[in-house]
Amino acid sequence: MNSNTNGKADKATLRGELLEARRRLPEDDAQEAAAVLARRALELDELADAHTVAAYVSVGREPGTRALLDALHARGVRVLLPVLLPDNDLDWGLYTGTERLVRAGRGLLEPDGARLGPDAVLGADAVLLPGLAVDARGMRLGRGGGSYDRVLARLAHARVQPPLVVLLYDDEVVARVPEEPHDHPVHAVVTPSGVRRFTA
Ligand SMILES: Nc1nc2c(c(=O)[nH]1)N(C=O)[C@@H](CNc1ccc(C(=O)N[C@@H](CCC(=O)O)C(=O)O)cc1)CN2
Ligand SMILES: Nc1ncnc2c1ncn2[C@@H]1O[C@H](COP(=O)(O)OP(=O)(O)OP(=O)(O)O)[C@@H](O)[C@H]1O
Repeated sequence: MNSNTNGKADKATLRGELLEARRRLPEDDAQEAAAVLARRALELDELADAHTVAAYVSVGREPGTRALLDALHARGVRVLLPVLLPDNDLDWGLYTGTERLVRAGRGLLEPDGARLGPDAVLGADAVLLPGLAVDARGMRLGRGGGSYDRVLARLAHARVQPPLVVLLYDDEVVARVPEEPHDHPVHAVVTPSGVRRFTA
């Protein structure tokens, strides 16, 4: 079976390798990367005029978003955070400060306030998505829950096209990720060494 017909199994293998590499990353390196990522993300043209940004709270060794969330919130941006639903779809709540985040399942941190409904993401002027890798075409590998696949399908269905931006470590930008028919490309990736944009 070639890589085009076995996307699902190939994704699982690559995910395992990428998560293992993140687990090996020293805390200091992760903190340094998070500071640089926040600075680079805040300089993005895609975020410059955004009133509403959909983001997420990084956990474990994910490229850190906490400083970025605080900076966006301080700028007056309306920051939406995902709330994982039992079927792996995402609801949304507002980020109003780190003290209003509560522990949820799977090691996640979620906002404690009102739920805005899964369609709230349609109001985002930019979407920051978690990922484990992107490739040279902007195809993204996620954790495999399909949560963000559904978000991207929802955006496409509503014909809204906010910039889609992934934050990664440098070596997570790879030549090619396995793909399946439901996958949608993202527009840009931010890593500690720079920003890369993809053209369809
Ligand atoms: N920070 C963050 N929030 C997010 C996501 C994400 O990838 N990162 N999601 C993206 O879709 C959604 C949640 N989906 C998730 C799917 C799987 C696991 C997971 O496998 N967790 C591990 C433990 C965490 C770890 O240490 O890596 C587990 O349950 O074993 C977590 C979240 C919404 N919020
Ligand atoms: N629009 C959709 N609605 C419901 N399920 C979907 C949708 N798109 C994909 N899925 C399902 O989600 C599962 C995970 O897909 P995939 O492995 O591509 O996740 P991912 O993109 O790596 O992760 P994520 O989207 O959580 O970041 C697959 O079983 C897929 O069939």
